[in-house]
Amino acid sequence: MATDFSSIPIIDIGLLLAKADDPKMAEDPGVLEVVRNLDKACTEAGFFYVKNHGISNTLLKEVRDITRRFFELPYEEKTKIKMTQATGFRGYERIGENITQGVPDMHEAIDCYREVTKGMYGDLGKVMEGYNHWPQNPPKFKVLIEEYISLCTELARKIMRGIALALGGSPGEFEGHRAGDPFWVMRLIGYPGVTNVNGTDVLKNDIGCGAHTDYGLLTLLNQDDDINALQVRNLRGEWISAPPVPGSFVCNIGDMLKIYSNGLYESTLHRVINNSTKYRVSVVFFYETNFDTAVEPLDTQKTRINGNNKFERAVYGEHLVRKVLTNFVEE
Ligand SMILES: N=C(N)NCCCC[C@H](N)C(=O)O
Ligand SMILES: O=C(O)CCC(=O)C(=O)O
Ligand SMILES: [Fe+2]
Repeated sequence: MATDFSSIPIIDIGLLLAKADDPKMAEDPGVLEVVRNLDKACTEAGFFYVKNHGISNTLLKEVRDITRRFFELPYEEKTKIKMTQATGFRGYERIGENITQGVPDMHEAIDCYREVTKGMYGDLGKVMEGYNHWPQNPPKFKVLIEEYISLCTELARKIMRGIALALGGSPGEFEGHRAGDPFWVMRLIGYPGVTNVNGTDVLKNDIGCGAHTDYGLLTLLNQDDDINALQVRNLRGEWISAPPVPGSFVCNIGDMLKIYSNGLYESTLHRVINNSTKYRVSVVFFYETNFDTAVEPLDTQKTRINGNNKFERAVYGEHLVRKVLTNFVEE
């Protein structure tokens, strides 16, 4: 359960990554130290930074820069890869097209999802059928982002092995039928800055992204180095800043991990407000379960509260489809 945390911890995960595929990882003191830190952060805040994660700061920056260069293009160029129902909700969405709690968000984005081929998940998957649409401009966009997606997938898988231990399970708890074929989501997002009209700041971009929780297991957020815009809500209802920590990822728990942990870990509410005059970019990778897996509390977490399930089971794909179908304004 989230607490009255007032800041978000930074966790060095180097020792976990070094042994993450070692069959004896659960006996390694370095791994166990990281696991304790993960457990504490997930229990107290549902949010943490990771450092020593093995993805270079140069690549993190390259990914943000190419995203920024795309958003700088004229609107007509950007809508060449327009997101529609027919593209399985993949592609470019303009500022104000995404809505959160009924209010248009002041961001533009390219949304990408693991490819879903025709009939792959039957009727459940129909809405998400499609492949990703990459811009021709800037050049090398697809190659760079696909490389990044594969590194993020591997990193998230390893952090989840640590979290599996934190929940009293075996390291592979989130592999196989649970998340062995992780449905990933990637959002490349741009938040316009405050514009200055006749010496007065105009808060055009009041809410960059309204308060929400993420949908799956674990989110890896790569945000601009110089703008403080992400806020996380604690139990007391205060909004706590998650300022940039250069070279790190901000990680947070999604709705499916809340269920697996039987509520021990919270999928914490967060929002984005860009009060700076600069345009802000964030690139967000969501590591999720298998699309069609039924999610329910792990046995180790059921016994924690006398064998009872605190939460209903959910099918991740149904949860995602429900969100996607209500996330966008009607054209
Ligand atoms: N795939 C994820 N998690 N996307 C997060 C987007 C949050 C905003 C969305 N309109 C909402 O209300 O959920
Ligand atoms: O841009 C950010 O800092 C956060 C974005 C976010 O929360 C999301 O896309 O789910
Ligand atoms: Fe989010």
